[in-house]
Amino acid sequence: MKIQNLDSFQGDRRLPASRTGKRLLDLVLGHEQERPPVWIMRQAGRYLPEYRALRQTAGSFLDLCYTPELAAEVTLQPLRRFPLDAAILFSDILVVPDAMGRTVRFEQGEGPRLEPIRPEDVANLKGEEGLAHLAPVFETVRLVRAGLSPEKTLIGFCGSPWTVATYMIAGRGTTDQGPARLFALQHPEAFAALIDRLVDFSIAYLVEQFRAGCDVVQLFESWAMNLDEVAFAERVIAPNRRIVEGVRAAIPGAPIIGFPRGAAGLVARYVEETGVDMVGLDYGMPVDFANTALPASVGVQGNLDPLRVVVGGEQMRERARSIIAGFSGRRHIFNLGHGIVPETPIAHVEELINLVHNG
Ligand SMILES: Cc1c2[nH]c(c1CCC(=O)O)Cc1[nH]c(c(CCC(=O)O)c1C)Cc1[nH]c(c(CCC(=O)O)c1C)Cc1[nH]c(c(C)c1CCC(=O)O)C2
Repeated sequence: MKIQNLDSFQGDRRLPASRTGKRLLDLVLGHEQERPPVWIMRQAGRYLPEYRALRQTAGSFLDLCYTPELAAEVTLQPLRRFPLDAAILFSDILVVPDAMGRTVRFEQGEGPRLEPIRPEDVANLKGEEGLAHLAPVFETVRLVRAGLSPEKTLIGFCGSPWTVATYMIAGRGTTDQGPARLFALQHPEAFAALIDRLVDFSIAYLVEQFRAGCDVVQLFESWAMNLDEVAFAERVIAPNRRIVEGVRAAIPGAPIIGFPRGAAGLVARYVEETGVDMVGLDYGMPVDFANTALPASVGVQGNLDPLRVVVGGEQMRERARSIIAGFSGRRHIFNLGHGIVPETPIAHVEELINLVHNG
């Protein structure tokens, strides 16, 4: 299969690949830009009336994810409204456990519900043969690529193994990831096997996303907090590093953004030991701390509090400007520090993106 868009990527990270003309991708590859590229975490979704309208007609949330024409349309919706530099594939991190044979449902207004995995279930998870279930996702990538202007970057993604495991083990989102933290300590062998399965599946999944036409992928480690440093090294750093290495073994120099939400004082170790090209920062990460902890060569993405965009006005503009000024000495993709929320007024998003473009 032909690998699209990757002709100019180089395995040697010390030499930036030649420019591609895509502002966000070029920044990830090491080429400075005159303004930060911008996208909005969870930019396709319920704050957009056109998403809510389409969602009504599409059946379940997973049906929407697995219907390429509709998923491609939803991916492109935010780019029709706003001058964003990137589209992010419309899908979900929980399509992976679905493809591995677990039961996954999304209850309206309640979030995801899975059948909690038991230690004895791990051996029955589907491996790469489960990837066929995600063929509609790769078709979505091809459709989006075809409908996207050449200067826009297409971002693919997966959930990082620990984060996906927290949902598989608890069967839902949790505030402190208690069930998964207990499982890891009480059933270390089954837990290690679960992480291994997720690492292998995620590598194959991301490689296929690149082959279908994604330019960059993001690893969502949304639950990197609440771990001691030993658990963080084992459950966050090691699996993310294996994914980075595994994807780059298939696609030399593949551009990867890591988002270890809540990594706090461990963020520099995360970047150094995983080998990601850029790191997403949550809104709790102080700009000055990041600048001190991370070498100037490390690019960052973030990190406005999404609720500042709900309220808008001067407090939003002031904070956005200070983030942009604070990260002006390094590569910076402007983004929120977590996902945009459904209550966000469209006009505030417009104003925010305009500010990133024009100061
Ligand atoms: C933890 C996580 C999930 N999914 C995701 C994460 C990591 C990012 C983060 O930390 O927020 C990632 C995700 N989920 C979705 C995308 C699509 C692309 C985009 O960012 O626009 C992406 C990148 C669509 C979605 N995923 C979901 C929706 C809403 C479903 C609906 O329309 O009914 C969307 C648009 C559902 C979902 N999916 C998940 C939860 C907890 C929920 C329910 C809460 C919520 O609604 O935000 C799991």
